[in-house]
Amino acid sequence: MQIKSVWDGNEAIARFTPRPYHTAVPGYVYGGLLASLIDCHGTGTASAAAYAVTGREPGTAPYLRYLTASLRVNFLKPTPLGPELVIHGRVKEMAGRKVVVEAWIEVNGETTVQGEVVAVQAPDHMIEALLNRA
Ligand SMILES: CCCCCCCC(=O)SCCNC(=O)CCNC(=O)[C@H](O)C(C)(C)COP(=O)(O)OP(=O)(O)OC[C@H]1O[C@@H](n2cnc3c(N)ncnc32)[C@H](O)[C@@H]1OP(=O)(O)O
Repeated sequence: MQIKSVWDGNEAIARFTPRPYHTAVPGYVYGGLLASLIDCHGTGTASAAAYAVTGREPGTAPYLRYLTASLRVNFLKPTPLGPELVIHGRVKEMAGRKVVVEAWIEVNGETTVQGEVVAVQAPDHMIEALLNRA
């Protein structure tokens, strides 16, 4: 997705403008893409929140990255293709290695997708793999 999740101290925001090849029904965004945005932004929100509670700068070592354990998505309304999507993420619960994030997608000020991500802290060997990718 290459999205950037930005933490504002309370929630995380990301922005993404779908391309014409992200279409299922003409004029509307493919649901699988919307689920991926909730997934990516949900784990990014979990990571940002984990840095925030420990008072650390996001993205600094030792890295706090999260895997998706569970992903739930509700498509409330068709999402029009064309305008920028704003993806929101907010922490619902945080305990131990687990963070539950509620996330939603807004387009033209209207929420079209709502989801929940259960994120679990990634093990060191996966973070290594991420750092060593080409
Ligand atoms: C390196 C980061 C890269 C960015 C990732 C971007 C997002 C992704 O694409 S991730 C890829 C897709 N996800 C995966 O492949 C994950 C595969 N699953 C796993 O590796 C493991 O099952 C994993 C890590 C999620 C959990 O296993 P494990 O580390 O043994 O944790 P475990 O001790 O069982 O659970 C930790 C907590 O999470 C909870 N939990 C685990 N799975 C779930 C689930 N499916 N639903 C709800 N809660 C869950 C547990 O109940 C536990 O909670 P509590 O502490 O309250 O008892």
